[in-house]
Amino acid sequence: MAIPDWTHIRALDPAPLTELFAADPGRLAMLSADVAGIHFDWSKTHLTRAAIDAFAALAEQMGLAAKRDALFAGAAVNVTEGRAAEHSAERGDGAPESVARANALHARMRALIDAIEAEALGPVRHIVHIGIGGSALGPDLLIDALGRDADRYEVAIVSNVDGLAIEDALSRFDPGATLIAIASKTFTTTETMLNAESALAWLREGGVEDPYGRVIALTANPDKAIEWGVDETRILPFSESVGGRYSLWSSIGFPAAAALGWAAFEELLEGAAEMDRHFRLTPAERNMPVLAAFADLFYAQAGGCQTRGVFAYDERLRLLPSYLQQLEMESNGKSVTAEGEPVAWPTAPVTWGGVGTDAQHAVFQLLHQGTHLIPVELIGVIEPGDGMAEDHHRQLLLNMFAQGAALMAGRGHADAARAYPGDRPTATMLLDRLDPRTLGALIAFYEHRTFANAVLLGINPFDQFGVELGKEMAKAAERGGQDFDPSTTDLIRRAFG
Ligand SMILES: O=P(O)(O)OC[C@H]1O[C@](O)(CO)[C@@H](O)[C@@H]1O
Repeated sequence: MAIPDWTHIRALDPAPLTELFAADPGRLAMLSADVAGIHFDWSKTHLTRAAIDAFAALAEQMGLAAKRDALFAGAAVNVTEGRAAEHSAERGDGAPESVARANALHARMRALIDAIEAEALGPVRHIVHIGIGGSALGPDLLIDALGRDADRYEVAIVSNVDGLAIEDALSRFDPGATLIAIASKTFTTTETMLNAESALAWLREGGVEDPYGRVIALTANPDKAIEWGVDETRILPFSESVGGRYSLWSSIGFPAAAALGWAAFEELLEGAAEMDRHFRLTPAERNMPVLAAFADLFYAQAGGCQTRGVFAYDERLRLLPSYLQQLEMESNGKSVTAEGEPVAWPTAPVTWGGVGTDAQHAVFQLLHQGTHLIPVELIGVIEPGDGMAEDHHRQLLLNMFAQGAALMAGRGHADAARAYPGDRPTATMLLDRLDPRTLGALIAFYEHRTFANAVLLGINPFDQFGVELGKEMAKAAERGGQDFDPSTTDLIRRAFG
């Protein structure tokens, strides 16, 4: 059993960032790279040559290269559930039979999108995509980031079981021109199934004669979808080996592919494939997902950092932090090793964040002067998304660059309340432009970084048993068959009598 040996990592004692820059003119080149339209700059982190060497040894010890190859080969890397994690096969990189299957399912998805466009299911102007977690966050991010000028369909993504969510969405749409897409890997998720029932009732009440005829399913469990009432021809399956939070590349990406067009969806997959190749083929010290994982683990294991802040300096990426919260925290928020032994080291830090410059006026005080050391990640786009005459974009990016510089440099002051300690790390990603290809590469970067973190932590990133207990208790409470503690019993009594 592989237990990560943190001895050399914890013994690292890098100099302050400004000194690291002064001592090594090659630092920027060593810790930055351009991959798939994204400039990665990790030079304002405390990674040093010695740190990279120590992590490379840890990567060797934990078998990172072999595990990465196993991931791409379609081996059962999700050991607790005995299955593969084949999101890269959706992008054309994986076991040949898995890639062939993904291609065939994509062709089916494309055909249904064409049929919908040709009004084979009746007129469609609106799409209500119902799903939660990995069945909603990815499509939501894609459409919000890339769909500003898309006018094919109006799309609403509904996830919460709170009736307000679906009520808001449905109130905007005409039932006679709405398609309901039920997105659920398992097709058993309570929130999604309740929202789906409500959407069906809304179609019926809206005078749609064959409401089931306006419903499609995006799922890895077609039998359940058929049982629910979806016609087999309107089911877009995806493989069981594609995890929920890694599923936007599969038919779960339907609303994005429909709204943005198939060409855009293909470009998204191609961008991700470029990052797949980078991750699979590049040596550790130049491999950006791996280097980023090294920095993550340095701060978590040696720096005592319990959180990481992600700030998108672009409105189009405002949903990125919530997308990453699921990807990183559901994957690596574990306290046992892949072999089921308790871990004696911190696993995933809390991912949190927001958008710049808003966040500067809300939470950056703590980043600059608080007692917590928080590694910060800044993401900006060179080509502006806006068409404003005034130079909003220049200000936006200059603010992002200034924050990274200020966090690192700090500033002394005779009055301690006005002093900035500095030496606070930032990692920066600068995208040439925000298009499907670059966004695909960015998301794939985060997936591989999460995987590299997991391998070095010795944990399985592909299960999520931790989400089950609360769901089970809610279901049992619904049936009236759950004995709760006095506090919970009182809360239930207050709410429902
Ligand atoms: O796609 P499904 O099966 O409805 O699951 C939705 C989400 O629920 C979870 O299982 C967590 O509760 C996620 O992993 C998943 O993305």
